[in-house]
Amino acid sequence: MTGYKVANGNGTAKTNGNSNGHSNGHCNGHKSADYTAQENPTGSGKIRCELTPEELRALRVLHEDTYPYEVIEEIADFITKGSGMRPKIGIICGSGLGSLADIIQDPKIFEYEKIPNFPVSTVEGHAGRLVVGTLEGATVMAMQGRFHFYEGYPLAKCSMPVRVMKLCGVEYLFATNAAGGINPRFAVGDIMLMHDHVNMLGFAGNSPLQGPNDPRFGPRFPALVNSYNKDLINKAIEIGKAMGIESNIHVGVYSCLGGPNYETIAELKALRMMGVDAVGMSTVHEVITARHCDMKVFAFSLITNKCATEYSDKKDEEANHEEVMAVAKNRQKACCELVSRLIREIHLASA
Ligand SMILES: O=P(O)(O)O[C@H]1O[C@H](CO)[C@@H](O)[C@H]1O
Ligand SMILES: Nc1nc2[nH]cnc2c(=O)[nH]1
Repeated sequence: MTGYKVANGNGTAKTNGNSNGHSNGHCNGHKSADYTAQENPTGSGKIRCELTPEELRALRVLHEDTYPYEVIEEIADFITKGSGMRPKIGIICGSGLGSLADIIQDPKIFEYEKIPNFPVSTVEGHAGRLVVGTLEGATVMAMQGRFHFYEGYPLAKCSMPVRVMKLCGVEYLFATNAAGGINPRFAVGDIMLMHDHVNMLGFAGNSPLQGPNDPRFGPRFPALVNSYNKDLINKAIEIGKAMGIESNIHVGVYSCLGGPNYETIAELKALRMMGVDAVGMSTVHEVITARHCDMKVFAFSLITNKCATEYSDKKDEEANHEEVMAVAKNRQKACCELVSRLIREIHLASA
């Protein structure tokens, strides 16, 4: 397998190794049998693992913005029973990239508002539906619409669907986003394969894993080195070459800020000094949640605008969501092809 080149500030490139994302070995997937059970409060000395409906209701009230395992399990059951499928690959469509879900064959569609306990999408370019079906022979589920911190949702709620995916049977998360390019070598319309991130919300003391840890999902203190699967990055680079778009493909570092405002010049300068190549308002908390429950992660940013890192009076250097959406629309064909081909490779390798 070939190593890949990582974008860095001075235009030189560093070649990386080839190992797989590691397994944290803590999450046992669907309905773990060895979850730390509770003492039965009746004092009978027996151990029980199931919550009663009353306890579940009480938990929901107590954690109205968090999701106990049993609630996630209910949502996952609703989707697997409703679709008759246990998808292996989960896709999160970025702003304007909803067409990634439109190419799914024999789709079963679940509007978010009809899924019990699911939030609703409030952002233009995020339709608000879950699409389950097949793509290149693989069973997949795609979120046509993600949840953002700036919509008012806590991070645990933003990334709750990743846990739903896990309990539906998903092993691979494909997270996509629209992002501003800070690396001066990036052009609008380029694709940056994420090989790492800088979690600005984490710097500010916010995490999707805050609060009590349920070991059925993963460990209290998950490691995040090797979060972005190197095999999948290398495969995507090869696919980019086969598609003839290698000069538009980069590997780099994404940073998530809270939004909804775009960044100031001083912030962009600071991010660049920190080694950030592209900036957005999503993905990182989804990746953290996915790695916590031991999913393999592939993520990319479509560069929808160039971020100014110098002061200028030019109005056209200001980011805006219309431009973000327009660029995403223009580049959706290439993004769909990249995703389809990569899914095909995963499917063929596991067949
Ligand atoms: O990250 P996605 O959802 O692709 O969207 C990006 O584009 C929107 C801003 O234009 C923000 O929501 C930002 O996060
Ligand atoms: N934060 C942020 N999010 C984006 N999403 C698309 N473009 C941008 C950008 O320039 N900044």
